[in-house]
Amino acid sequence: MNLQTFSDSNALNQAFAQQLLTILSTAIAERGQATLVVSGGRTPLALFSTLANTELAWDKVTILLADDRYLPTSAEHSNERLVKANLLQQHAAKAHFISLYAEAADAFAAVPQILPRVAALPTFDAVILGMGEDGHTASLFPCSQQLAAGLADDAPAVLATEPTSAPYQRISLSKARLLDSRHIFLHLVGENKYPVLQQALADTDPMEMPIRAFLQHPSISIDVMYAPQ
Ligand SMILES: O=C1O[C@H](COP(=O)(O)O)[C@@H](O)[C@H](O)[C@H]1O
Repeated sequence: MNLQTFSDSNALNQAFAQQLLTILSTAIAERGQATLVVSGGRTPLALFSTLANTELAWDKVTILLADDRYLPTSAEHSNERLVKANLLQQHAAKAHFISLYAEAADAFAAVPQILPRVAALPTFDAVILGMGEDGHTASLFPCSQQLAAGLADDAPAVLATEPTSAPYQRISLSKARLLDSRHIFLHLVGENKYPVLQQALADTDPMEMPIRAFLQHPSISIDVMYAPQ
């Protein structure tokens, strides 16, 4: 784990956007395309607009979410709606977006339609994880019955989860699919997130705090981008 600390979210977002642009443009130069996985929630909103305003060969970039609430994509709490409104704008409007939504009876029934979209993608270039105050990341929640399946090394790329401590069924990328990335970041803004990070580093059980599976991975180092405000 490599901790990068910034005085505030503006400084963090400028530096983070620069690091992401270097990663994405290197991927485009070397492989002709780049894949970026982003998280939902409140934390990434300012980063999204910084990225959207930045010049890049966005038409060669594929963007998808680490997770989404199982809601129609126009719903207020849809992460897809948030990404479309804040990231897929200006320059970044040319990026190719892969949705984690498919119409079905529920999230579990939707997985067979969504899985091939994500399973078919090559190794990601960058994954930006978020973290809730309960230590969840993506939609791998400590309270959900599907957590062990989502953390399994041989898990399929996508699964449905049903948190008991948060609303909505979810579609989440599995730990295995998220770790299949050249760079992994954890994006944390707010003083409330620091004690959660310390708690996650103080013990090892990912069933208690799923973010530990990433922070304490034996062979993968993740960059934690933290600003207190
Ligand atoms: O439910 C979710 O929450 C986490 C953290 O959100 P934040 O508002 O505290 O930044 C997010 O990473 C995840 O994508 C989202 O579905």
